[in-house]
Amino acid sequence: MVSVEETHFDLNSANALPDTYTWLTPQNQSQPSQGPVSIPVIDLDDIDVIDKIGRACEVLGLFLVINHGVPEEILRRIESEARRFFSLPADQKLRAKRIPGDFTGYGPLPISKFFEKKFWSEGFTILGSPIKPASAVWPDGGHTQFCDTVNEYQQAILKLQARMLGLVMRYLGIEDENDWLHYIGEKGALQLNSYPPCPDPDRALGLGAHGDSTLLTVLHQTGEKGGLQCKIGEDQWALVTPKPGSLVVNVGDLLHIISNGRLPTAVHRVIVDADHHRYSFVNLWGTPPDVKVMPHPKLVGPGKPPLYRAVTWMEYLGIKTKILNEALDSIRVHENLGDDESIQNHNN
Ligand SMILES: C=C1C[C@]23C[C@@]1(O)CC[C@H]2[C@@]12CCC[C@@](C)(C(=O)O1)[C@H]2[C@@H]3C(=O)O
Ligand SMILES: O=C(O)CCC(=O)C(=O)O
Ligand SMILES: [Fe+2]
Repeated sequence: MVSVEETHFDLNSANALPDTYTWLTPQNQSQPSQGPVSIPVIDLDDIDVIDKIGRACEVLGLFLVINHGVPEEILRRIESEARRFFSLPADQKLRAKRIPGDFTGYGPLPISKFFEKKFWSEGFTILGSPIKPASAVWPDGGHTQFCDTVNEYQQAILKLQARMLGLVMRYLGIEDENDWLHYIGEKGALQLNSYPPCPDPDRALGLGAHGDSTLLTVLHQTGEKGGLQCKIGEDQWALVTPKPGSLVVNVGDLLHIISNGRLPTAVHRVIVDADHHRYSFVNLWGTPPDVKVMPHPKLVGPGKPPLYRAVTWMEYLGIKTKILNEALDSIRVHENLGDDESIQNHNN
C-alpha cells in the first residue's frame, strides 16, 4: 500500500522548493505591470453604480466591491472554518480527496493537468452539498459547523452575485428582470484555497493563469499583502491589492458569452510569498442546469451576429476540463468583427 507521505507533499512543512514545483519557464516570470494599474473599487451604494460596475466589467473584467452587504461575521466564520480544515493532518484532509472526474474534493484543481509544474497551494472544492466530503473529513460530528458555515457563506455571496448581475444586465441595456432572472438559481462551487509561505516564492506559482467558467466569481481573501494578479494586455500582471472590507469580483466565461463578447473574462493567477500564509474563499457562480447560455438576444442583431453557440454550464465545464484555454474558441461560431485581430484572421 502507498502511504500518504509518499503521495502527498506537505507544503506547510517544506523548507526547500522541490523540482516539481519550480517554474523555469516564463510562466511566473512575465512582466509585472509597468507603473501601478489601479483595480476599480465599486461602491454598491454609489448613485452611479450601474455605470461604474458596467465599465469595470467592460475594461478589466475584475474589480473590488465595497458596501457589498455580506456580513463581516460570515466572512470571519468561513475564514476560521477554512483554517480549521487546512490545518488538519494530511491523511485527514485526504479522506475528502477528489476522485478523477469529480468536481468536489480536496486536491489539485482540474486546471493543474495543463501546467508543467505543480502549484504552491492546497484546494478544497465543494460543488453541491458539503455534507458528504465534510463528514468524511470529520466523521465524529465536526462537520456540522463546517457545513452550516459553507451554506451561510454561499447564500450571502449568492445574494450579492445576483444583485451585481442585475446591475450589469441593466448596464448592457437588458432592463426587464424577466430577460435575465432565469440565469439565477445555482449557488455555485465553493473553492477554498490555502497558499502557505513558500521557501522560494520567485520560482513558484500559487495558481496558474486561467479564466473562470462562471457568470461572476466572488472572492474573499485574508491578509494585506495579496497574491492575486490580473492579466493586463499581452503579458503584464497587476496585483489586486486587498482593501479592508472589500471583496474581489471577476467576470467569467458565461457572462462573456451572454454579453456577446462585450465583457471580457478576467484572466488571473496567484503568486506566493515567503512569509505570508494567504487563504482565499471563492464562489464560482454559474447558471442552473437546464439553462442554455448564449449571447443574449437583446445583444444580437444586424451587424452583431452571435459569437458563440448555446451551452449549459455543465457542458461548458466539461469542455473546459478537457481543453482549458481553447474552450471559448471551441464554441465560437463567428469572429468578433470589432476586434482588429479577428478582422485580420477573417481576411486571411
Ligand atoms: C465549478 C467549477 C469551476 C472550476 C471547476 C469547478 O468544478 C470547481 C473549481 C473551479 C476551478 C477553480 C480554479 C480555476 C478553475 C479553472 C479550476 O481548475 O477549478 C475553476 C473551474 C472553472 O471555473 O472552470
Ligand atoms: O486565490 C485567489 O486569489 C484566486 C483563486 C482562483 O482564481 C480560483 O479559485 O479560481
Ligand atoms: Fe479563478
